[in-house]
Amino acid sequence: MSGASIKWPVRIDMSQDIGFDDGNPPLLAASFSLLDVMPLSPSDSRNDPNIGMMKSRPTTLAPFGEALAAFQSQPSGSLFRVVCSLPAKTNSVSPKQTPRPIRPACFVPSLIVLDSSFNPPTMAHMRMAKSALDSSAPPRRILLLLAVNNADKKAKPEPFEHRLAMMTVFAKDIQESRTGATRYDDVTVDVGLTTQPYFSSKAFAVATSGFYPYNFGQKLEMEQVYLAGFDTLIRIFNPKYYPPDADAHQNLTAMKAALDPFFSRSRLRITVRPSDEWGDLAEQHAYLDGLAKGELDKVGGRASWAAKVELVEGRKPDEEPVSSTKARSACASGDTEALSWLVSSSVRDWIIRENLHAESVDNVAGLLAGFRDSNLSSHGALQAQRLGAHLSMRSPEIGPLKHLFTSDLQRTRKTAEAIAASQPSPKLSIIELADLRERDFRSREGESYRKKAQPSPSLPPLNECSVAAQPESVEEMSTRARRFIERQLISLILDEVSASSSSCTVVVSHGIFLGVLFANLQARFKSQFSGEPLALANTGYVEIVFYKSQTVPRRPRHLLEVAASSSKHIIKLDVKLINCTSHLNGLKRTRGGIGSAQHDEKQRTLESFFGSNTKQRKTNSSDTTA
Ligand SMILES: Nc1ncnc2c1ncn2[C@@H]1O[C@H](COP(=O)(O)OP(=O)(O)OP(=O)(O)O)[C@@H](O)[C@H]1O
Ligand SMILES: NC(=O)c1ccc[n+]([C@@H]2O[C@H](COP(=O)(O)O)[C@@H](O)[C@H]2O)c1
Repeated sequence: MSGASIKWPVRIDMSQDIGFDDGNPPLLAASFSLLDVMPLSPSDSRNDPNIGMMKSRPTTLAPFGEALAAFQSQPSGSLFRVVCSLPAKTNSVSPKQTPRPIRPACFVPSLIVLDSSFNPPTMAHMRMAKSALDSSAPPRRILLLLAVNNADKKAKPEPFEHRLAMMTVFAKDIQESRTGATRYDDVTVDVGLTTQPYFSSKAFAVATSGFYPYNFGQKLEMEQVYLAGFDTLIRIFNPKYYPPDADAHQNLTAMKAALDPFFSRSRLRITVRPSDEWGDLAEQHAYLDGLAKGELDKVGGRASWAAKVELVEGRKPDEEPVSSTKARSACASGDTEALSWLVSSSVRDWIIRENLHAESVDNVAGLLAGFRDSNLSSHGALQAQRLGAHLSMRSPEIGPLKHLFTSDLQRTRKTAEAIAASQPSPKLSIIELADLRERDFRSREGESYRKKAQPSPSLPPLNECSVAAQPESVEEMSTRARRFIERQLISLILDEVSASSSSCTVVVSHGIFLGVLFANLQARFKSQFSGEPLALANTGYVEIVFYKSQTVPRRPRHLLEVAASSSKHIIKLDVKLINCTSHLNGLKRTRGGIGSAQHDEKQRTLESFFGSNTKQRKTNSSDTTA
C-alpha cells in the first residue's frame, strides 16, 4: 500500500474451480483468489492412465513451498541453499527416490550455473544448458539457480514454489536430453535458491555455502561457469549496480571490488542474443572486444576480465526467438502449440496441467474443456472443502465473505457451494454468471490437450479466431471480463466504500479466464503489481485488495462518474497473494483411481467422518485424506 492511499474496505479473491483440466472455474473476491489443482504424487501416478505424461511431474507443490518458506525464514546468514538434486543415472544405478539435496561425494572441478527467473524455463535455457554440458568434461554437474531477489525488480509476491517445481521438471528434461543412444544420462542437476541478486554475490554464496567440497589437497576451489545471455552481460558491466560504498568513493573501485573476486572463481559463458535492443552479432562481439581493449575501464571495468568471458552461438538465424515472456503470453492465451516449441515437453505438460486445468473428470482424462460442463473429481471436491475451511478461517483477517460469484458451470458452482458451506452464515447467496465461464474452445472442446501439436487446417492455433468455430479469442474473453467488472464489481466496491469494516468478495472462475480478468482489473485500476500469475494450482487463489486514493476530494456519486472519468485515479489495487495453496498442504489423491473419479456427493469421505481435528492431523502427516 502506498502512503498516499487508504485501504478500501473491500477485498476480492479470485479463485479457480476445482476439478478441471482446461477450464476451471476460478474465484474472485474483494481479495481476488484464483483456484486450481495439485499435481499428482508418484504414487498417485501409478494409478493414472496418463502415467507417460506424468512421469516427470514433481510430486506436489507443498514441499517446494515448504523449502521456500524454510529458506526465506532463515536468519540473514543463509545466502544459498540446494533444494534438491537429480543425480546422474548410470546404467547400473537408477534408484527411484524423492528428490533431496545430494552433496557431491568428491571435488567437482567445474559447476555450470544457469541463473534465471525460470518464469518459465524455456527452450533457450535448455539450449544454453545443453551447449555448456556438451563442451564440458565429466563429472558434469549443473546448478539451476533461482534468486528470490532480482537486481532490478522490487520484491513482490511471486509464485516461487511453481518456479521451483518447474525447475525440477526442467532438470529432468536436461538429463533426458543427454540420454541419447547410451540410455543413461551423465549429469547431476542441482536446483537451488539464493537471496543474492548480483552475479558476484551469487558466486560468493555458492562458493562459501559448504555444499560443494573444496579440494584441500590441491588448495583448489570449484570453478563456477555462469550461463547468461548477452543482455545480461551488458548489465553485469553496468556501473549502476556497483554504487560506491563507505570505503570506496568512486564507482571504479566498487565494480572491481565486486567483479575481481567473481572472475577469480568464475567465468561467464554468454549466449549471443541479437535483437534491435542489444544489437546484431557483430555488435555483440565488438562489445567483448572493447572490454578486452580496455574500453570499459572508464566505467570501472578491467580489460583482463575479457579472458573469462566466452561468447557462444545462440539460435540459428532462421529460428524464432524464444523467451520466457513469449512463453507467458502463450500461457495467457492458452496457445499450447506455441508452448510446444517455447518450452521443453515436461515443462509444457506441467504448465498446461497447472495453469489450465483443475481436477475434473475431463481434467483427469486430459481433455480441453472450456464451456464443457465437467464435474469435479473426488480429489477436486476435497480441494474445494479445504479452500472453504481456509477462507472461513481467514475471515478475521480478510473480513466476512459478503459476495460470492461463480461461473454457471458445475465445477465452479460446486467449488462456490463448498466455500459458502464453510461460512458461519449459510444464507450467503451465490451469484452464477455465464460471463465467468472458461474460454470457449468451440470446435476443440473435448479434444485431448496432451496430444502432440500437429499444425493442420483442422487444428488452428488457439490464438487465432477468424471463424466462429475457432476458440474464443483473448479479446472476446476481455469483453466478458470488462462486463463483469463494470456490471458487478464496480458497484459492489462503491457500495462498500462507506462501510466501516472490511468485507470479502470471492469470484470462482477458470484458469484462462481468470488470467484475462486479472489483466483487465490491472488495466482498470491503478496497479503497482508488474508480475503476472503464471501457473495457478487448482484452488490456488490470488488475493487483491482495493484502495481509494487520498487525493480524491469526495466520494464518487455514481458508477458512471467512476467509469467515465476518475476511477483510474481513485482506485488502486494491491496484489497480496499469488496462487495461495497453503490449504492444500498434505492433501493427497486417494489411491486406486478413486481420487480421479467423478465426485459422488452421496459418498462421505473419511475426512467428513472424522471431522476437522483429524483433518489437521492428516494434513500434518501428509496422509491420504479420503
Ligand atoms: N533466447 C535467449 N538467448 C540468449 N540468452 C537467453 C535467451 N533467453 C534467456 N537467456 C538468458 O538466460 C538468462 C536467464 O533468462 P531469463 O530468466 O531472464 O529469461 P528471459 O527469457 O530473458 O526472461 P523474460 O522474457 O522474462 O525477460 C539471462 O541471462 C538471459 O539473458
Ligand atoms: N550486475 C549484476 O550482477 C546483475 C545485473 C542485472 C541482473 N542480474 C541478475 O541477472 C539475472 C537475470 O535477470 P532478469 O531476470 O532481470 O533478466 C537475475 O538473477 C538478476 O538479478 C545481475
